Amino acid sequence: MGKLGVIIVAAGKGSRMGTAESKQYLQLGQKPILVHTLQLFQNIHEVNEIILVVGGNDVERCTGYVQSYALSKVTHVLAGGAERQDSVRRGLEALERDTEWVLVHDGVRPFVKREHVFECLAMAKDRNAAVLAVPVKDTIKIVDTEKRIQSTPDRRSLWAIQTPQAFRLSLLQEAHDRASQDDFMGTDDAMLVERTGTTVHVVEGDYYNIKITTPEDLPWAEWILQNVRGEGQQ
Ligand SMILES: Nc1ccn([C@@H]2O[C@H](COP(=O)(O)OP(=O)(O)OP(=O)(O)O)[C@@H](O)[C@H]2O)c(=O)n1
Ligand SMILES: C[C@](O)(CO)[C@H](O)COP(=O)(O)O
Repeated sequence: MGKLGVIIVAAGKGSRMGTAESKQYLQLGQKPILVHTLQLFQNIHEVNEIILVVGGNDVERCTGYVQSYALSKVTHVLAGGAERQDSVRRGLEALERDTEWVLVHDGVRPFVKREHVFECLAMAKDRNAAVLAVPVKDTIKIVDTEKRIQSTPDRRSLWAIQTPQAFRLSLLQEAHDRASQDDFMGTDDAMLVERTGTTVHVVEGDYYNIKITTPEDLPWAEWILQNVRGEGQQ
């Protein structure tokens, strides 16, 4: 079976969180948010290596986490780029050459369920590209710059996309190469693969796999940790 690499992107500034410390380093329970995320993948037997992509000024502290939390699968701690896509690309360049499958995951999504990681990976192994997602609960409107509603897409076809996103490595590399050639910037990796013409499949996850983004996510994250996804609750 081909090797599995994981890229954890954590080089963002967390501007929407508005804290002095970037959100991935805020304490959640006893540990920084990013450490929760790393431990999750460290404890998945099928994972061969983890590439951790962080801010240029955080490489040293994160190398410290790798030591102190015994994150033995983290083979590289790298400086990321200006956009998430640049950070993923740097991670791709660092993966071992014989890696066949890659999972890309946000450092600020510490609550993904193990079972959903396996389901997403299995779908990718079958169809080359898969992402976790949940159906949207609200009615979504397309609104113009004057705040006038333009249209209402059919909710049955709307899904909120999460990570991990799982791909055959050669496919994701090709997608990033093409995006770079075309100067295309996307907000997730699936977008880059979609524009190569390859179908990306959605695997239904759950609503606890939040991306910690704004201040109101913090008490919600503490609650999820205490009640749903703490030690031994996966
Ligand atoms: N240049 C960047 C930007 C984002 N990320 C990572 O991508 C994930 C999802 O991004 P987001 O939640 O938007 O994080 P930030 O970019 O940090 O947040 P904001 O947009 O509020 O500044 C995060 O783990 C973030 O650290 C990254 O590795 N490199
Ligand atoms: C990849 C992602 O988490 C999917 O929901 C999301 O697009 C990243 O968000 P960002 O705010 O664009 O970094």
